[in-house]
Amino acid sequence: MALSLSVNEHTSDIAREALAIFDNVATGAKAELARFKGPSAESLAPLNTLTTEKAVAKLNEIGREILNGHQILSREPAIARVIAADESDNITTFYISRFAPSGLRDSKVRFASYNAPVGRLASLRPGGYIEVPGGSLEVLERTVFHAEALPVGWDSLDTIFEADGQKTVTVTSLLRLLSERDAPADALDEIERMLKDAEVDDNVTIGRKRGIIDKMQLRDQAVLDEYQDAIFRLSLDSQLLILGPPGTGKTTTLIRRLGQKLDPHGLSDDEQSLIDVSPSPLPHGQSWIMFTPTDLLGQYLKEAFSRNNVPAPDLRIKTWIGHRKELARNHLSILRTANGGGPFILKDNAATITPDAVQSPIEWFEQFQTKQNSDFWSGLEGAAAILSSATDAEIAKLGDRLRAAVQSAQTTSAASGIYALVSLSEDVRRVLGRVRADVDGVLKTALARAQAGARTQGENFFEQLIAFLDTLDDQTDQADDDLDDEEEEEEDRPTNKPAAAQRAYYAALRLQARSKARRRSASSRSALVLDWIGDRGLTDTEASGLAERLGWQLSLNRFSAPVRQYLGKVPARYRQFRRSERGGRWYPDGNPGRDLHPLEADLIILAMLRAGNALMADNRVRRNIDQSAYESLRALYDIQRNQILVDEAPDFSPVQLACMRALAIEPIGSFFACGDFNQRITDWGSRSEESLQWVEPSLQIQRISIAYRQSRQLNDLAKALADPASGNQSDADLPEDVNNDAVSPVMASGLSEPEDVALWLSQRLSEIERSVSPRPLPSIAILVPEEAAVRPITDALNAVIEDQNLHAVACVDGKIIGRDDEIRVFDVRHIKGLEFEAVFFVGVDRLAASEPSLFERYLYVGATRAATYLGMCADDEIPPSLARLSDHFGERW
Ligand SMILES: Nc1ncnc2c1ncn2[C@@H]1O[C@H](COP(=O)(O)OP(=O)(O)OP(=O)(O)O)[C@@H](O)[C@H]1O
Repeated sequence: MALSLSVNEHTSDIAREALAIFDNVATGAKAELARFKGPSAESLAPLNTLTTEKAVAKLNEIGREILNGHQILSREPAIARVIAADESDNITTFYISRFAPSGLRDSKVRFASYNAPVGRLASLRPGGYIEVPGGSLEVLERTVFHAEALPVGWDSLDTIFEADGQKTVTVTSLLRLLSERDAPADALDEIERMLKDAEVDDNVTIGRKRGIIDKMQLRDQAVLDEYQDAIFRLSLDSQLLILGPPGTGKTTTLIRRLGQKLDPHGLSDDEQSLIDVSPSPLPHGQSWIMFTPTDLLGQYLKEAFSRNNVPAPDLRIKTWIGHRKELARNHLSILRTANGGGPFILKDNAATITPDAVQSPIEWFEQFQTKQNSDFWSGLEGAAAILSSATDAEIAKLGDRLRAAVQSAQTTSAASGIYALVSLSEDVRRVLGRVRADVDGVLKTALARAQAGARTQGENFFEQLIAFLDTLDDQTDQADDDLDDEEEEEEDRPTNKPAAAQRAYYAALRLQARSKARRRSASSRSALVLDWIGDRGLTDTEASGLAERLGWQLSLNRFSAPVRQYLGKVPARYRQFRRSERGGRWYPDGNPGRDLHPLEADLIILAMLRAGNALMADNRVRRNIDQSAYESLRALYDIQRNQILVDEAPDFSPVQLACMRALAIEPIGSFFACGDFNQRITDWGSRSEESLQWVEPSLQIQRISIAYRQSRQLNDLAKALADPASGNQSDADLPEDVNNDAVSPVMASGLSEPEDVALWLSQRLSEIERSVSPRPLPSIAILVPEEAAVRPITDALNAVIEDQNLHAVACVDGKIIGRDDEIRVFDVRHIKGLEFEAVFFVGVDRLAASEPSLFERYLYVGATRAATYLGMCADDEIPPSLARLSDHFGERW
């Protein structure tokens, strides 16, 4: 299309200026890199050690940041050029880069980092404006670059030029534009001139071009649109949820935000002060976690992270499955370990909960939370009452003080109750020491007596006990759900046999002493040991004397470490809750033993994190946090982070999201989630905005709706698939100025054998190859309805496409990424969040049969992974939910 001479000349002027500036900036950055040694830690010598550690970490971070920044600039000197006018019509030309260039002098232009507030100019179209100190700046003209260093010099590919009142123009190559322009006209004969003109027209097109996806990684967007831009810049301490249809750049915005919030140039003074007071032991650059539903998505995003100067992202991109286990096992003592750990064994398929628990996690959690909280305080009240009425005067007096503290918690807050109890806990431990010594004396005497008695018969009681304990296999322990966890001593489980035997003997005698007061299960381990001990235990007098002391000891135990009891005993209180609700709404009838379903682990983790955060919210607790009494609370800082980000949020249950929210360290509380309810593909996932408001009442919901991924034809199909009948409408709009027209999706049925599917696929692949020629085949995914189909389809396809010199790779368990020139075959369950130029969905009817409740969502997610080419085929008949949309489909390309 012929362009007006003036536009062409103006773009040439910009091209000349821009390529010269690229060269300047890159040369400057390279010089800085050669010179750069990093800030010196020696200058910090006079500071005390603790501050120094953080300060050195911060300096290292800044050093690394600067270093990376210069590396980025040497590869990509600028991302946009903006001409802006202030209120007095003074015009400034800005060159905006991903990182602020330093030490450059150019009187005609100003340099800025995109992450800085003025960088926002790059996201605005002509006519848009930003507020700056002392007024505002209005964008008159904008050029967006994709800089590339070629052997002959700098170029920018697919440069987009926009000016007020003019059509958007895309220039394929600025370098070519200049060489064409700069050729002396009289040196060309007429035919050459015509060829040149045609080339110019080829190089410069009206509107924006749709790119082609040729790699399996999130495409880089140096400059976001104004809506995305406004969202990613929102203050670090916000709690945000971005909702938007597929391909609207939610993940892109999330990554950009992280890049900005880790860049010291991008942070405001307020944000920096929050970071400075953050209790996170990690430097800010490492103090973040991003949750994704699959490992594959994490891999897919890696390159986009490093382009945004976010280093080592794979260490911090986590799935909840992996992170949950780490928290439950290594940090919160919910799960068993070789050294004891918590009471539970996590099993993916544990049959311990009802479908109702999966469907209504919020109610389930709330009920548990209320119960465990009231159990905790009523347990303390009961214990204080026992102590108050003790015959021992010192204990009774202490009991009265404890009782008052417990009662005060009811009228104020849990945190102030715990604080009051902590201040009494030293007295408690002293008295407890005395009582425990008395108790141990009685137990030791009994053991010595039993041993001596056996000796007189020529036997060794203790050895016999050890041998007997060996006969009690793990089963006894596993089925020991009636064991009163509250009574377990606070010590570690012994690992050697004699110590374990002594512990078992003492536990049995305690049971003997207390069995008059409380009924016990005959099947508990201690009961079995007690049966075996027979008359080699306590005398009746000893037993009744011990019963009272044991009562005091147990009660004092509850007060000896209030914080640990409050936080660390949540798993035990969960067990009690589960026991009391057996056969009810949440739990099937029957003894679950120690098995724990993953969603139960979420419940416990959330209760623990929320309890910890509630304590931490109290000023007095925070001021005294270094006291040993708060050790288990301080441990929370090791698992919390300055920033928590969540991609594909609706795939996580509200309880899981609430756990993630609770991992965002205060006072920052930075939580940034994104997703699309229509794309939820888990049974337990979050279904509504209300459930996310429950996760965080001050959650701000932001919406974006410009769908960048898909062609018009595929966007129309996606809208129809979003199923307006269910109220889940998709409100995606296509970007302006872009030629979004492409080809209709294709559909075929009756392809039941892998060989038939392979033949059909190979024909479609040839069509794609022809239409993108001379470019190589773009990125292509083949989605199958189950893992077992991955290899057969891959093998059948390879047998056919070998002749086309193409190759397919089986991405088993969604783990293999493959090479860029390979066609990837995945189970549809693994492709959340990815995008490809072409997607084939094989065996759609088989998926409809195997996943009736989630089929339409898989269809929606699968179909919206394709940017341009989408093919669907069925073994037999196209399922009705898809067949109703047959108008959208063709047969071939
Ligand atoms: N402002 C933009 N201009 C042009 N392209 C963009 C823009 N923002 C995002 N994109 C492109 O749109 C595509 C989709 O982006 P992204 O994966 O972030 O979307 P999403 O909303 O997370 O999608 P989904 O919900 O399907 O996972 C990517 O190729 C990305 O590069």
